[in-house]
Amino acid sequence: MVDVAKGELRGATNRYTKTLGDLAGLYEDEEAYRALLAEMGDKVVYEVTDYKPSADAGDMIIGVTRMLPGKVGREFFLTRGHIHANPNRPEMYYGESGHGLMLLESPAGDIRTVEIGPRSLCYVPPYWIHRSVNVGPTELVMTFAYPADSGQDYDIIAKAGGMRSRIVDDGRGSWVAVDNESYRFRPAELVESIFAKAR
Ligand SMILES: O=P(O)(O)OC[C@H]1O[C@H](O)[C@H](O)[C@@H](O)[C@@H]1O
Ligand SMILES: [Fe+2]
Repeated sequence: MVDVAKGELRGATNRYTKTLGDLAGLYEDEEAYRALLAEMGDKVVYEVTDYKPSADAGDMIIGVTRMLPGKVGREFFLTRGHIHANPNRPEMYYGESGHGLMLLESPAGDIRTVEIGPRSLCYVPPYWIHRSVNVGPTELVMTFAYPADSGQDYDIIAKAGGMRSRIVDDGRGSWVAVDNESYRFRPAELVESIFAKAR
């Protein structure tokens, strides 16, 4: 059962939590990050509860992500983000409550945003780096499913200096994607090696 109010999967076998302190270096405004961190301490900013039947390619991990609303400076709260370690594995997200978006980036640096709200279904295609962002005033709760042998590779984002876009407050009650000044495009050989990794 998806407990939408609690933002969790009842009967989950795993629980994974992140505090703001776990997300050092991800936000553009270092000063705002330190100030908010002092305020929030070790409060959980996002949480994943899931059920993993096995790690077999033919199995799926199903679960729920719950994210607090908030901003670091002008930048909305985000998840760390990753590409699947088996990069050709896809994922789907289903909006339960709140207003968020999926920030998607191809290895070559193409960007897409998919808005997520109740009853929207977001498809993350194979090879796309993905990160969830809560752009609303309430908790964002999403159900997800992905192949059980996908794995997560976080280095791909770190090595590029972050994702190509940042999702920030537009000052008029909505969000806008702006360029991440620290972003470095991946060299062609690295892009090719990601596609060559598929098995
Ligand atoms: O792995 P992160 O980038 O911290 O994102 C948090 C979570 O996002 C999704 O819900 C994935 O399906 C989870 O496997 C992942 O752990
Ligand atoms: Fe994923």
